[in-house]
Amino acid sequence: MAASGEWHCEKRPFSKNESFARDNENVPETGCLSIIVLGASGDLAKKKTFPALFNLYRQGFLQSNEVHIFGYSRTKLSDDDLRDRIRGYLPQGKELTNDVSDFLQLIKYVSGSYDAPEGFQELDKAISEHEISKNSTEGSSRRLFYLALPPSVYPQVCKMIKSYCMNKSDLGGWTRIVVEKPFGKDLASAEELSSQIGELFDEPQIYRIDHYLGKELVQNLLVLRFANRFFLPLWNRDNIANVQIVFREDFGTEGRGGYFDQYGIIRDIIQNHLLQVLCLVAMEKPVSLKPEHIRDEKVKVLQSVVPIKDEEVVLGQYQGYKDDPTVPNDSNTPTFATVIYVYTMKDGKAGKALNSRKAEIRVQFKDVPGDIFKCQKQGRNEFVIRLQPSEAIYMKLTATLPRVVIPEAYERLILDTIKGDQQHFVRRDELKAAWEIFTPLLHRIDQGEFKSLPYKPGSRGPVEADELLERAGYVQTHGKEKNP
Ligand SMILES: NC(=O)C1=CN([C@@H]2O[C@H](COP(=O)(O)OP(=O)(O)OC[C@H]3O[C@@H](n4cnc5c(N)ncnc54)[C@H](OP(=O)(O)O)[C@@H]3O)[C@@H](O)[C@H]2O)C=CC1
Ligand SMILES: O=C1O[C@H](COP(=O)(O)O)[C@@H](O)[C@H](O)[C@H]1O
Repeated sequence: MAASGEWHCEKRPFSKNESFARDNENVPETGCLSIIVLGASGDLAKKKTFPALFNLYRQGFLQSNEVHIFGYSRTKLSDDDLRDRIRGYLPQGKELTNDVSDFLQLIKYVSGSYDAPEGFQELDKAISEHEISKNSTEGSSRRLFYLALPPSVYPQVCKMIKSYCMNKSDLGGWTRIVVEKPFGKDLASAEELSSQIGELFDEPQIYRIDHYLGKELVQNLLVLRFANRFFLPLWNRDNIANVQIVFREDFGTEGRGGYFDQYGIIRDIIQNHLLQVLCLVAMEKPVSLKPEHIRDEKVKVLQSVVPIKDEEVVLGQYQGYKDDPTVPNDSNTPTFATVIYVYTMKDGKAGKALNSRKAEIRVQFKDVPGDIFKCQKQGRNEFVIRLQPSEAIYMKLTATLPRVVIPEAYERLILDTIKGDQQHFVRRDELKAAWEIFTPLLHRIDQGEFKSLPYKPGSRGPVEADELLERAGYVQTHGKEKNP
């Protein structure tokens, strides 16, 4: 159907405060907002964090009369040095020149170590000065610490923040910590990291970022599944033979071999990004869109995944990976993996469609029970086969209307942190359940007991992976590509 027909998506209004997709509980707060990027001299900060902040600034989500941005790291830099480093990664264009320079003026740099008080005391002083200058009329102290740092320093940095840089309680507001993946290397190390951070901050203050949860279509998955009647009776084991969640990149580790070799493709992509997608594909309908209700359902999915057997895994390593001087010659680290998860999917509910014929075949579905998206009056789902004019097959779906400018995943997620919405962040028990799935396999790979098969760069990966999928019941529908 998708191959031969035309798909229309009826666009629904998407209000500025995003009330369609959320419970609208997070009332936007005003007052002074300080965003502190720790590890400001690094790769993630310049490529992702500062550009995301710039785009939020341009779209009016960060007001210059409220926000100030601080970079912090050990490298000695002046404010202007940091601004010059960032400038090249911001969008270019004559029409943006003023915005770029206004944005850069919001940034101040503080240099200091990650484990000694002095730097953090200086940072606190700089933030407080900003809060005093911006709070002459209305007080608030909102502090967002973005840890664009290697996870090895998270515990000490969190200690320093807790000791020296918390928001000023007399002004109100909050302190939130955003942490980047990888959250540990296995179950034990992830739990240890969670405990160390958890001793200092409460779970509602911790935002474990997984940028796949910020992607437009990933965010749309729950709306598509639960706001469209025709998916409800179909989305179950009786109707779905299998689900493939595929990640492919057409480039190698390119200069990141040193990092990558310590982790491998399962820790880098599958245990986090793809498991999060699996959760959204497989979870039951949450009671509401409250972050905790959604995350409760995701945890149930992870806990239902049956332990992975050897015969359900194919690992690969592309030829040429070990040419990177930072990769050991005997590395067995997988750069490719196919893993079959067996998920004990529960039976779904049955539903019936209504047929209504005019000059076309139009199948209209009943309203979705439990209108958690508050969109009933937008109309029902329809499946339409138009006989004339202009033959077409199309579906009317309810979906969030993609904004004209689709924000980058990092923009959405930083904005969610400011709003205090944890829906699209990984909760501690979710993280634990995700590591439980992969830790036994990862330990065997680390100990060299599970070998990565060589495959040619530019190919589909090891042929054994296709064979595994066929054995698991996947039927090729578009003619099998030849594996070179
Ligand atoms: N880069 C990317 O595209 C992505 C990164 N991430 C994650 O984001 C985090 C930051 O990544 P990235 O910016 O690439 O990392 P970097 O290696 O660039 O490190 C960031 C900064 O941290 C400081 N630093 C580096 N190594 C150490 C160390 N051993 N001890 C103390 N400080 C150190 C350095 O600053 P200074 O010396 O000035 O203090 C450096 O500029 C990591 O957790 C990474 O896994 C996640 C997804 C994508
Ligand atoms: O987290 C990571 O993601 C990127 C891929 O992200 P995408 O948004 O470009 O799909 C991946 O290249 C990197 O290895 C990994 O650390």
